[in-house]
Amino acid sequence: MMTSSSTSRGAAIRLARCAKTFADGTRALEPLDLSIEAGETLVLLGPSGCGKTTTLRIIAGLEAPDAGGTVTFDGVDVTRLPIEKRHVGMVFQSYALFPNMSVVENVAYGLRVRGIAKAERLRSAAEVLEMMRIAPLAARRIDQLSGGQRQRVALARALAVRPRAILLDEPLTALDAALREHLRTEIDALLRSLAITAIYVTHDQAEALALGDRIVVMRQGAIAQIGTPREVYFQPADAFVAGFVGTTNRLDGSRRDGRFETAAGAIAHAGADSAKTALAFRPESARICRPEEAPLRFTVTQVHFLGPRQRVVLTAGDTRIIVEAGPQEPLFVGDVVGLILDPSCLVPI
Ligand SMILES: Nc1ncnc2c1ncn2[C@@H]1O[C@H](COP(=O)(O)OP(=O)(O)OP(=O)(O)O)[C@@H](O)[C@H]1O
Repeated sequence: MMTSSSTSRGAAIRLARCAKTFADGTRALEPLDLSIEAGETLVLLGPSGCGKTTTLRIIAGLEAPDAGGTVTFDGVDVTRLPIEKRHVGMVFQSYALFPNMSVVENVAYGLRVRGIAKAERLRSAAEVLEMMRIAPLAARRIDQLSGGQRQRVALARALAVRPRAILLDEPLTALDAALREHLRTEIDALLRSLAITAIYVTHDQAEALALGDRIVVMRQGAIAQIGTPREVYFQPADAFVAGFVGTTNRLDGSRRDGRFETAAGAIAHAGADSAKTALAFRPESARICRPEEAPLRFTVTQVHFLGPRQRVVLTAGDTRIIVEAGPQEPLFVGDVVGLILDPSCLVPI
């Protein structure tokens, strides 16, 4: 959900020509332009070292961009403002909570340093604890909490100061898979109900697809693609994005007489860029059928039963692809099957 700045208390954030070269000469970011709408959840996704955290730290005011780069909040230049003047909340993978303080003291801390009176701080902190559903833990010490509870406290602390944006750097990475998925759903609901501008760093593509209004896929300090989760998933800009987001199959071939010839057979593929010699597609864009029903033929080499569906590995010559099938479909290693591809989901790469 995106809301306009007039209805959201979140800031619209804009980075213009923000590059970053560290003192040791490491070039972490190429000059980068990025606009984040008020109330939007923008996810920065990419492999380790691609510049996600550096981008987040520039937005937070923990890092200055190289000369010439600017950061604006609602059109106001904040490039030279330190973090405490930007009114942003931050949540990290390591909780960075004060272990010797209680939950409520941790959450009220940011209000205390802002000089808010005690009664008011405690009232605001209680409200945020209620929202995060951890009010019963208010008096506990941090070392008496589970990982998931600590991360809720960290979120509550970041939100208590009513920030103009919340910046989250891999907040769920330290948690186990089930808890990660649960908290991801909660964070999604929370960010949407608050309509706060949120920038969320992750290298987990499932998290990015689930949380982002838009996803920025980064590679080596530059933006590889910006788009909605559906755009990035179904129309990846290049082979890097296709490979990084979701499972992608690659079908190599050559073009002759308007047809695309592969090791598995030839298909018609109109409108494709003739210079490209491979097609990418997602497992769910293909359907297994009887061999006589489709021009592409493969041999089943592995079948994984996953409960609601089967993951099936198919080969033809050197081509190896992964597709999905219903749980009841009788598929056995060694079977020869046909494959029907949804033409609208084929991406030339
Ligand atoms: N203070 C620093 N001095 C020198 N190089 C740095 C510094 N901080 C980060 N870098 C380098 O800048 C590049 C980008 O780092 P950054 O932390 O932004 O990547 P990232 O995408 O967040 O990675 P990860 O997912 O591993 O956290 C990396 O090559 C990193 O080693």
